[in-house]
Amino acid sequence: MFTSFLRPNNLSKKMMRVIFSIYLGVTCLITSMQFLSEYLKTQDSILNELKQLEETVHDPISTSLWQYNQKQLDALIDGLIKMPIIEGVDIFDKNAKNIISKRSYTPASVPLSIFDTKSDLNWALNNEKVLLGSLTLYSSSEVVLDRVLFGFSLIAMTAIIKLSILFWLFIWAFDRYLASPLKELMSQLNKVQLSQNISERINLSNIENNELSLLQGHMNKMLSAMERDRERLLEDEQAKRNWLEETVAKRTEALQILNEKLKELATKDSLTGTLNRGSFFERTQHLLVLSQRQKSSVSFILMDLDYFKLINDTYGHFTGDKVLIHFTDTIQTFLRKSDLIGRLGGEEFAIFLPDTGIDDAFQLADKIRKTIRNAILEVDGKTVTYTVSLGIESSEPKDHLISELFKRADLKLYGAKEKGRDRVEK
Ligand SMILES: Nc1nc2c(ncn2[C@@H]2O[C@H](COP(=O)(O)OP(=O)(O)OP(=O)(O)O)[C@@H](O)[C@H]2O)c(=O)[nH]1
Repeated sequence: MFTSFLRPNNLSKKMMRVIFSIYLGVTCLITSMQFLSEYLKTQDSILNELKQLEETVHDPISTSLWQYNQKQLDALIDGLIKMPIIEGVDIFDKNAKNIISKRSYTPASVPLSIFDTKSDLNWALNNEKVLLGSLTLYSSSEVVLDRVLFGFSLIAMTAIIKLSILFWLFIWAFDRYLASPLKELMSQLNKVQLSQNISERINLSNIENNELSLLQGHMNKMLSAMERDRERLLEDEQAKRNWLEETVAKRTEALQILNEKLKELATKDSLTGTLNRGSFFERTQHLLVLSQRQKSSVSFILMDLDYFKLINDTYGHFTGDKVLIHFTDTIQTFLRKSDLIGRLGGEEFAIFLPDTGIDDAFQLADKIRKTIRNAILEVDGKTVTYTVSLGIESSEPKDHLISELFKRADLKLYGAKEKGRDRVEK
C-alpha cells in the first residue's frame, strides 16, 4: 500500500498529473488575483496615508515658504523623506519652478512604479488665499510590496501546503478507486488467458457499485457465453465423431460382408454352392501334400452325370439345373466335414476324401450311385430320374500332384462310361 502510494502506477500518475496541473494552474491564478487585489488595496491605503501626511505638513511648509525660512523648510523635508512610505518630495513655486526635490532612492535603484499626491501651498492674507506653490509627495511599488510581502507569503505558504496535501490525496484516491481495481482486473484476465480456463470468473476485491462492477459483470457474461459456445462445440464434435465411428463401423461391416461374398464368388460355384474347379484343385493339392507328409492316403472320386444332354434336351435347362443341385445336395449328406466336393465342369464333379483308402472310397461311391439311381425328382410336375458314373483313385506315396490323381480317376470314369454308365470303377 505504502509503495503504491509513493510509486503510483501509470494511470494514477497520468491522472494525478492532469488534475494536479489543472489544480496548480487554478491555484496560481487565484493566488495571483489575491495578490493583485492585496497590492491595489495596500497602494490605496498608502495613497491615503500620503494625503493625510500632506495635510499634516501642509501648514508648516507654507509658513516656512512665506517666511523664507529655508532652514525650517529643509528640516521638514528631511523629516518627511525619512518616513518609510515616502520615496520623494517635490516643492514648486507659483511659477512651477522646482525649488526643492528630494529622493530616498538613488538613480541606479529607481522603483518599478511611482505614484504621488499633489496639493497647492497657500497663505491666508487678509482673508485671501495667496498661492505659494505646490507640494508633491511620492511613494512607490517597493513600499507597497514591503507591506504586502508578509500577507502574500502567508497566502503562498497556505497554497503550497494545500497543494502538497491534495497531491498525495489525489494519488491515494486514484490508486484506491481506479488504478488498483483496474490492475486487479487486468491480472485476473491475464490469468484466464494464460490458463485458457474460461470456466474461471473475474472477482474483484473491494469492488463498489460503479462502472468497474459493470465491466466485471460484462466480462463474466462474456466468459459464460464463451464457455457455453465451447461446450456446444464439444458436444457437436462428439456427435460428429460418434456418427463417423458408427458410419465407419457400418461400412466396415458391409465391406466384410461384401468381401465374404466376393470370396465365395471367387471360390464357389454359383449354381450348386460347391467349390469351383480352381479352388477345388488348389485346396486338394495342399491337402495331398499334407497327407503325404503324414503318410496317409487320400481318395479321389470323379463323377459325371449320365446322358445329361438328354435331360436338358428333354426337360429343358432349368430342370437340368435342378438336377445338378439335387445331385450335389444328395452327395453332401454322405460326406464328412473334412471331405471336399467341387464342380470341375458342366455336369462333372469330384470328391476329395482325406485319410481314406480305396475300399472305403468305393463303398461311398457306390452308395452315392445307388442313391442317385433310386432318387425321383419332381420338377414343375414332371418326374425326372438320372444316373451317375464314378471313377475312383487313391494316392500312392509317389503322388505329389493332384492332377496325377485326377488323370487316373478320369481314366476310371471313362471306363465306367464305356462299360455302360451307372457304374463305379476303381
Ligand atoms: N442345365 C445345365 N446344363 C449344363 C450345364 N453345364 C453343362 N451342361 C450341359 O451338359 C451337357 C453335357 O453333355 P455331354 O458332354 O454330351 O455329356 P452327356 O450328355 O452327359 O453324355 P455322357 O457324359 O456321355 O453320359 C451339355 O448339353 C451341356 O450343355 C449347366 O450348368 N446346366
